[in-house]
Amino acid sequence: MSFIQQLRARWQSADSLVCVGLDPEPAKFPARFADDADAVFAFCRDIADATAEYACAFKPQIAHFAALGAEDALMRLIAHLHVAHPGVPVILDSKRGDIGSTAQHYAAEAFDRYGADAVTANPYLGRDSVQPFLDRADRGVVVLCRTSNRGAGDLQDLSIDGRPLYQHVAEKVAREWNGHGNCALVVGATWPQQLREVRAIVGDVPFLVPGVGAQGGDAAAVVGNAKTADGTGLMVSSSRAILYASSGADYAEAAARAARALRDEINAHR
Ligand SMILES: O=C(O)c1cc(=O)[nH]c(=O)n1[C@@H]1O[C@H](COP(=O)(O)O)[C@@H](O)[C@H]1O
Repeated sequence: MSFIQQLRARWQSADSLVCVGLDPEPAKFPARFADDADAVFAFCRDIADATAEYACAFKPQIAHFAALGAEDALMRLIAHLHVAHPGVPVILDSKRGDIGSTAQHYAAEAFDRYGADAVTANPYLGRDSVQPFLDRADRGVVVLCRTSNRGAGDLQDLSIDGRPLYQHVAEKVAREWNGHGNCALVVGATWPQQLREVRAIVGDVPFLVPGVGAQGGDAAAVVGNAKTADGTGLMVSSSRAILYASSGADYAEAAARAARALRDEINAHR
C-alpha cells in the first residue's frame, strides 16, 4: 500500500487526524531515563506505544536524533513502529533539498536506510531536487508550503505575478509534481487564512499541519479552514505538547491523554 493509501485508511480506521511528533530532548525526559543508555529509543517507543491508537501518523524529526548521535535509535524506532503499529505511516521530518545527484542519497537515507513511508522536503531548489523523492511512487513527499514559524512570510509571502510564493508552491506541487499522487503539503496551524487559501488551490492533497500545542495554533481553526469535503485531509501534528505532557512517572499516560484530547478537539469540528 502506498503512503497516501495507508494514510487514508488510517484516517478512517483510527477516526483520527492526529500526527504524533517524536522529537526527543533528553533534558526533558522523566527521571527514570537518567541512567538509561538507550533512553532516546526507550522514551520515544513508550510515547509511540501509548499514543498509537490516537495517531494517523508518526513523525520523528531527524535533527533531534542526529544531534545526539542517535541515528541507530531512530532506525530501531522506525522499525519498531512498523512492527508494533502496522498501518500507521511514519513520516521522517528531515526537510531535505539539494541538487538531484545528492537528493538521490537523501531519498535513499529516508526510505531505504530508515524505512520511512514519507519524508518532508524543501522545494526551493526546484523540481529536480525533489524528483528522487517523487519517483518513489509508494512513498510520500511532504513539501514545505507555508511553514508554521514566525518568519515564514519572509520569503514564502514574497509576491510573484501578484500572488505569494507559497501559493505558487501549492499550485506547482498539486498540478505538476503530483504525477504519482504521492505529494502532501506542510501548512502551519498558526496560519488559518493561509490554510484556507492553500486548500482552495490544491483540492484533496493532504496537509501536514504542525503548530498546534507548543506553537499556539488553534486546532478548531485548522479543521474549519483546511479539512477536505469528506472531513479528512489533515495530519495535525503535535510534538512537545504530547511528548512532555508530564515529566513524572505517568509520562506515557499523560502523552496518551494529550493525544486523545487533541483527537477529540479535532473531531468535534470535522
Ligand atoms: O515539517 C515539519 O514537521 C514542520 C514544519 C513547520 O512548518 N513547522 C514545524 O514546527 N515543523 C516541525 O513540527 C514539529 C513541531 O513541534 P511542536 O511545536 O513541539 O509541536 C517540529 O518537529 C518542527 O520541526
